[in-house]
Amino acid sequence: MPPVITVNHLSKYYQDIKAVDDISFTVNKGDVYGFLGQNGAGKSTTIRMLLTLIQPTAGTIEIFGMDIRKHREEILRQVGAVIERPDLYKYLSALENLRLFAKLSGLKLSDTQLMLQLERVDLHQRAHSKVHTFSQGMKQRLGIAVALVHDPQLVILDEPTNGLDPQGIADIRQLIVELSREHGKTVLVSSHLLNEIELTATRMIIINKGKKMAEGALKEMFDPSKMLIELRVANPDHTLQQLQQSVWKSLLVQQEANLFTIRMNETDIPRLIADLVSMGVAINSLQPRHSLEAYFLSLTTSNQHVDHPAN
Ligand SMILES: Nc1ncnc2c1ncn2[C@@H]1O[C@H](COP(=O)(O)OP(=O)(O)OP(=O)(O)O)[C@@H](O)[C@H]1O
Repeated sequence: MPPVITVNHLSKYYQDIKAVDDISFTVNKGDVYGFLGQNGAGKSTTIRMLLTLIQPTAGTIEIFGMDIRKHREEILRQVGAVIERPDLYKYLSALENLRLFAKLSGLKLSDTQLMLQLERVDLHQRAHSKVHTFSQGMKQRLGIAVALVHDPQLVILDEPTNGLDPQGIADIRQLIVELSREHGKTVLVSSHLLNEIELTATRMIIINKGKKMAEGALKEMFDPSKMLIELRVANPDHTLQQLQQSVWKSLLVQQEANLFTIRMNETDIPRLIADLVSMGVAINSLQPRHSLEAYFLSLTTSNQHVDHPAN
């Protein structure tokens, strides 16, 4: 069986801006594939090319093993997407919206079938409420129900949690997992937040300034020896002086006021704490920094282990 998506050497240039610069990746059936990048990385541009909304400058895209230039309509019949905010009729109810979009897609679905679709996004109890009474998270879930109305095999969601509160984010996360595990959908979801993707994605790609930085499963990509630790202290001057005279000196990545960032292996944390205490460092907190920014920082700083002196 061919991969669901195969992208080869894809590029999109806007004059001198390389929005997408020679990226290749594959998404397999059943994957929740995370598409990660900071703002302006090229996520939306790639998604727009996958949906044939814009033309690539170079490269090829195959979906379900077919070239999107040659089999556009056949492919798009099996794709559901939510990009930007979903376009909904706010003075119609959830059920009326879904009924209308089903009709526009040429589908004849009964209200019972439509209610099942609303149940999938946990909106069945609000089926008859007008959309203008919905929270942003509920509108986003209804947008996903609209994208799923024709029961596509591939679901593409561009930053689906943008602007949502923590409960709304958790609901979308759960919905993504259910789509994949219970309904067998393949999902491509973009985000600029690593912690957003790491909880749902089976595989992911990280792009930066249009270029692919890494691709794979989370545990393959995050080397624990390159972990960044954030240390907050009450006595930063003393801490800096002590760290500079210690074996930890070479691992200090940056200091901003009372916040120190140290790149190290997770297994060295107990030793670091013991050393800090013996150096008279007043520790306020110590925690791993797990973010895209930290990942980029860890890629661009060299990898060193602590050679701790024997006790
Ligand atoms: N129509 C356009 N004309 C010119 N430049 C564009 C156009 N669309 C995107 N870009 C540029 O391409 C780059 C990638 O943009 P893109 O929207 O794909 O990023 P993104 O990763 O989706 O980020 P965001 O989350 O901020 O939308 C940016 O530098 C952006 O300014």
